[in-house]
Amino acid sequence: MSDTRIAFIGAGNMAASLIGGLRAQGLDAKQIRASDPGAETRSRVQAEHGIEVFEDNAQAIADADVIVLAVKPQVMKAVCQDLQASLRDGQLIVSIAAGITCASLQDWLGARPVVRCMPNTPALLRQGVSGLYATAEVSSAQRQQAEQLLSAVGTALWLDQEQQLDAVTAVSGSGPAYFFLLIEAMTAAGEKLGLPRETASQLTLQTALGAARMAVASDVDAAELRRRVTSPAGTTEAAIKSFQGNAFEAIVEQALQAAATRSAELAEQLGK
Ligand SMILES: NC(=O)C1=CN([C@@H]2O[C@H](COP(=O)(O)OP(=O)(O)OC[C@H]3O[C@@H](n4cnc5c(N)ncnc54)[C@H](OP(=O)(O)O)[C@@H]3O)[C@@H](O)[C@H]2O)C=CC1
Ligand SMILES: O=C(O)[C@@H]1CCC=N1
Repeated sequence: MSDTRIAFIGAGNMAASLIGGLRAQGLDAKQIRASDPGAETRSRVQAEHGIEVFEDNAQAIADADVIVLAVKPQVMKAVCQDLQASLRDGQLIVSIAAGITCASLQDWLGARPVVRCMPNTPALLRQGVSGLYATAEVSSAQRQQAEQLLSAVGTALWLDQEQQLDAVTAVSGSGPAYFFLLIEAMTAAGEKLGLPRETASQLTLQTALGAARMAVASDVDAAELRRRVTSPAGTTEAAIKSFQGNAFEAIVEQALQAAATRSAELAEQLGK
């Protein structure tokens, strides 16, 4: 990453998380450029991260070694078709879009090296996790560039099969939203049980953080950690029985299946 120049096409939520993480990791503002049609988005990202943000995508990618496609899947085809004429040989394309296949990207951009990946928003705090898949055209140096880009903002895991990205999207791409939903629900329930909202919120957030840190640091699995909280005939057991009586595991499985199915559907609907 020391002298790699990176251009982000689209400077929305996920691009801003990645740019913030890269800047926090020490990447010089001059190494990062972005483009976005929104004047407000351009000023905000420029002010927050000190990078140049252009209206014109072609301007952003001039001189870039790595081009990160960070637009919504629905506009990806048009964005790629516009960009194609401005690309130079040797530039690596990294797409973060859910459900847009490498075959579609290569159809729209030509047979260029493409890394398709699925990051998540905790990248902003350099606590992200990404799955990555490389096409045959990607050189080992470019593989390293993509890995360095994503590992600058968290953990980067290579996949053998592109299709596995549907599952990665379901687990970790969308995953932060599931935890936020649980945080919202626990905070609301704490309030209903008589706590001031701020107290319920602090208790929930610190519990989420503490539990995640314990699970990461522990040499036993989550089931064992749960068992250690759950006293026989105690309060946790009462809560877990209630969760499982309402088919908690099935609810989670169905939700992740819905996300993976949607990822595959996007590939069908928006692909070449
Ligand atoms: N958010 C997340 O947690 C994650 C998102 N992703 C993927 O990242 C991608 C971006 O998502 P997200 O950041 O949430 O979306 P956002 O809508 O926040 O960001 C996309 C940005 O692209 C801009 N844009 C639209 N058209 C163009 C164009 N022609 N050229 C350049 N920029 C353009 C949009 O502007 P405007 O709003 O004005 O249209 C917007 O600012 C998606 O493909 C998504 O699947 C992947 C992992 C996690
Ligand atoms: O909801 C979405 O489609 C994107 C992809 C993963 C997270 N956000």
